Amino acid sequence: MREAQSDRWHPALQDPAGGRTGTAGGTGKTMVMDKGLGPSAFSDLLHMSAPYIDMIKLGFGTAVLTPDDILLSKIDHAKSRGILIMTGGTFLETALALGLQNEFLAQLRQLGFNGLEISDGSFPMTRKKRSELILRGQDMGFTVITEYGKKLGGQPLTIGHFVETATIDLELGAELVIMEGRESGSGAGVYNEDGSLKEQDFRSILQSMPLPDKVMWEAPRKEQQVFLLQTLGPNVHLGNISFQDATALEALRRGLRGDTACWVENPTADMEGKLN
Ligand SMILES: O=C(O)[C@H](CS(=O)(=O)O)OP(=O)(O)O
Repeated sequence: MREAQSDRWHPALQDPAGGRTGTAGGTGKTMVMDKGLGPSAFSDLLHMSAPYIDMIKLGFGTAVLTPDDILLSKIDHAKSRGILIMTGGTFLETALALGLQNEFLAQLRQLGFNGLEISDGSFPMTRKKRSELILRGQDMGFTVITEYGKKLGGQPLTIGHFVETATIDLELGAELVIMEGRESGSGAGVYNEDGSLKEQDFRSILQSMPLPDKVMWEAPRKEQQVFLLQTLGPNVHLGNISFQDATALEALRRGLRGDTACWVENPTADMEGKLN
């Protein structure tokens, strides 16, 4: 359950739709992407928005370009607020391509990262390797998050393959499976080049996925966040949220913005409209 920000506010004003701070709510995870924030900006982000952030991804390989003292302080600060912090999946893929898997994982542990993202968006990975990494990551103490989807080339989404991959990942202990959406929110996963949703693919995933609550949708654009919230409810897991939008997204989740304010009177109105 999310922290109440202040007892000056009546609970119904903090969450007028009743889906976030009420007893049934608060499970939807938010993953924010940090592409190289300076220490003050990172500290500001957590000072302001930590209650609304579950995970921080230090995008792609930016961690290695961050001065050690700043990196260590980001990791410590995130963990002190109960936030999972991990590098971008591309960084792991690069390490694998260089034959540096052991060194990479050991370095993440030594630095104190508590999350590990396993993806194959840029380089192919066998099922065997993916499974081995999921188990190895957990053995090393990481919370493992996997990702599905290719980054370049506009490859069509194969629903059956996604469902099979996600199901095995989760059985092996992955906490969540992220649906690729890129930082741009276009030309990957369930998004067309213009950022609009491939609704048929999206519906097929919902119909075929045994554990849809274990999917995190990368949704950097506001229209994508609104669609997913209206369709799947305030507690859908959303990723690749820009650091500027962490609090704004929480307002959307709670029905404190025009796009979702309708939930206050009828929480399921738009859900039904979108899916039928
Ligand atoms: O951070 C990464 O490695 C990338 C970011 S993007 O897709 O290149 O914008 O995402 P990931 O989802 O972690 O593979």
